[in-house]
Amino acid sequence: MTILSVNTLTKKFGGLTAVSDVDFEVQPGEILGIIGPNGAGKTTLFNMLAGSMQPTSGTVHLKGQNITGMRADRIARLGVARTFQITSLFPALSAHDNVRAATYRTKKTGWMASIFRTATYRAEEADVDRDAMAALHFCDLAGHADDNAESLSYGDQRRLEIAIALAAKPALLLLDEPAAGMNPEEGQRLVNMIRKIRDNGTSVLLVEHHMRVVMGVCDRVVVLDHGEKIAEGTPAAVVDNPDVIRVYLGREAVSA
Ligand SMILES: Nc1ncnc2c1ncn2[C@@H]1O[C@H](COP(=O)(O)OP(=O)(O)OP(=O)(O)O)[C@@H](O)[C@H]1O
Repeated sequence: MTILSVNTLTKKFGGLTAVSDVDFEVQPGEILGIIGPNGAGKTTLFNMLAGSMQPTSGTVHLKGQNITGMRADRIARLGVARTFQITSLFPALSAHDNVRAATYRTKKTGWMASIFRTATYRAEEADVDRDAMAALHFCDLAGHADDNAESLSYGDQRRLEIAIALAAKPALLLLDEPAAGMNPEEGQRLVNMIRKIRDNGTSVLLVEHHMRVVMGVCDRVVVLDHGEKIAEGTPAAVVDNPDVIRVYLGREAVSA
């Protein structure tokens, strides 16, 4: 079954159409890249998919279910996780506690259960611990579980954000410029990790300026310009597309 189906999705801010009639699909086991120049509408698109922004029109279906306009927490519970361009960690908490804090939000028991420490609550706490540790392992961060987030290297902080997103065991992971600020070695490590995420059963939607990352990891790429989809295809086909070269690759894509 198709994981994500986006149909004629549009977002207007007053007179500005930030995303205009965009269509695409994400299949199970697929890594789809979204590229385009600054202001093309990539973040606005992500915001609509994750529920932090209401579309003006169009629809979004997740595994066949219409999630258009749903609240972000509901969409997260249905299996969409995201990372942000700007780091969103708690700097003074350990890596493990950062993941635990995010994982609690996906659990069902309320404050009464936590005060009386019911059996269900204790079982969920054990689940949270285990899931958080598994996510850290998966992202090669188990050795840093007790280190404060602020003491981690930049690359490790970005991977911790991915660990947080993965702890919710999403069907679809939205990654917003995960390679921003990374050196080539960290970028390569990220590419390997994104492949591993896909191999583990999570489809990935990736907004990224670093073309080496896009070329290295994406099965298909959608190109946006001024809110419109101007191309879609394999990375090799897209980089040869004259429109894509004209609006994007000719000027600002990062080759490192
Ligand atoms: N909340 C908002 N209110 C008004 N205009 C907005 C808002 N958010 C985005 N825009 C505008 O919508 C357009 C698309 O912006 P968006 O941030 O989605 O682009 P982007 O492709 O993510 O750019 P970048 O690569 O710089 O992150 C831009 O012209 C931007 O100024």
